[in-house]
Amino acid sequence: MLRRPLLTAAKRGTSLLPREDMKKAAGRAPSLLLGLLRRHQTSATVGVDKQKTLDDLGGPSFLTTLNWLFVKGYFKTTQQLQIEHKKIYGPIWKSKYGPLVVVNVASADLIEQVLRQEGRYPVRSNMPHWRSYRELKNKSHGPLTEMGVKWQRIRSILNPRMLKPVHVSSYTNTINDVVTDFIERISWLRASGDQGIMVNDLTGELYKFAFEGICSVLFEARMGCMNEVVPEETQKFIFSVGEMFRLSPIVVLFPKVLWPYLPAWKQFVATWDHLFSVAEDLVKKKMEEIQQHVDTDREVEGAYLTHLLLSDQMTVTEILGSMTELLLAGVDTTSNTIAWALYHLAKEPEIQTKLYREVIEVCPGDKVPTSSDINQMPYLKAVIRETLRLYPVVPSNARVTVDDGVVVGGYVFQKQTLFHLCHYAVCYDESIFPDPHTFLPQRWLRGMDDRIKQHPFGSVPFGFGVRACLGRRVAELEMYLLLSRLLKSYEVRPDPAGTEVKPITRTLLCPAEPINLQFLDRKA
Ligand code: HEM
Repeated sequence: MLRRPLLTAAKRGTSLLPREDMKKAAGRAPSLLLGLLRRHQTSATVGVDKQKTLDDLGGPSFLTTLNWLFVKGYFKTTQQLQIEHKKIYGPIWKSKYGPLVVVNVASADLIEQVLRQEGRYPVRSNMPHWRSYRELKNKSHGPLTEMGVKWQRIRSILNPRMLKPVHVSSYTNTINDVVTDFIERISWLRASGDQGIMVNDLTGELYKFAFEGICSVLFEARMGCMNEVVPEETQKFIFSVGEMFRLSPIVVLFPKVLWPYLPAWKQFVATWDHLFSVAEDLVKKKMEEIQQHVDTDREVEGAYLTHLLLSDQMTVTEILGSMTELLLAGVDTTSNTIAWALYHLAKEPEIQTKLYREVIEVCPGDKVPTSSDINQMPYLKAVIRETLRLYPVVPSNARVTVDDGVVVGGYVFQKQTLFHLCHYAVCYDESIFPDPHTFLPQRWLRGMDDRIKQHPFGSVPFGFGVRACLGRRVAELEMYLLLSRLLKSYEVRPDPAGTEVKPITRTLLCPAEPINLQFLDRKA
């Protein structure tokens, strides 16, 4: 069992006892009156004259859905299925998956209606399989899987050091160190391969970068992923994350009573065991480090994990639950986005040159960008923003209604309705993003031209509201620092074999094949 370091209260300036009363903290559910008022307001804005309900909504039957997924072959490209179904059924339709009914919404207005109705404790989905693992193994839920008041308490503890600009910018040096090593690793990869300036499987390399980057922020530890030989434990972690995402949609297709008999469930449990054990080792290491400092009367310094361990707001088991989920959420998302951005920059030399010029103007010579330098690089931000529109790494998101009488698209829904927000389809809606298939960073630059004002819910890559992405600011900092510095060192060119890489959905939007690119030295 993990035990918190035995610090003296005087050293920490806080109580040694876990603060049980924290569990009782946070607010109450919205009052009935407020609920009624909100319902009334939503209805009024969409003008419901006759109460249409879920039963009146059209959409494919379970058999038709199976046909689309497994006969027509959309199982791996469910993002494209959003677009196809929108053409047939319009912007709102229902899909059946056995006993499960899902309401799909595929327009910016409807996504806005779903997201604006949510109360203080939004529910993304019940995640029964993820939650069951934690219950089976006595683990704590983290921000991804927790719900209600308990979820809000976790977020209130984790938010400040993840989202407040002053804390996020304090991670700049830590991330820059990882970026320096990644740039060197690119040079080593080129030299050690037999293809000159080619770097194969950049997606895999960026995955290691993102893992190293987020570990260095969260656990204040380096994992050795930028070394020539990546440690076996790290390789195993990477494999386990992939397996967990692969097994997740399979397990959830079966009723819960059958899970103990499914080989897929057993593998699913084993992969989670591994993910938790990696996080546990890191937490243990940090606690030992803190204890050593305390024993030798040295000051305890540190950032994220140290702060959580010292602040006494969470038990060690709770910290472990949250850190595991942060680690899980913070790797594929960031790495895939950077991979797509580089893929496009390689194909579009004019955009790359424009970005390079902006970077060297703000950071000439060997100057390493700081977070305030990044604020002077609007084009860099626009390139990442456009990448997230064209490749929303979370191509769809879910919300379960917590109140009865929620009105969306003129239909009245009961509580526990599962909404599927089809972000991918909306990102390609040409009434919102003209010329939607073209990579146009200038869409995101203010005052460029008098194009139509963009809908605020046209592209919401990090989600919206109190349940939006917890790692957004750190992810952005990682992507900005890496992209700007990488382009200072190298000119990126496409794979001469001309391979076109398409996206597929494996829970997240991923490149279907490895992304291979050429890296030319700028200095040369
Ligand atoms: C390009 C990078 C990333 C993208 C596009 C992204 C996107 C998202 C989205 C769309 C959600 C769901 C929001 C909602 O339901 O409204 C989410 C949730 C979350 N993200 Fe990220 N994310 C990224 C990076 C990260 C990183 C680096 C971390 C960790 C440090 C992280 C941690 C989380 C967590 C913990 C949640 C769950 C929040 C909750 O339910 O309270 N994400 N992210």
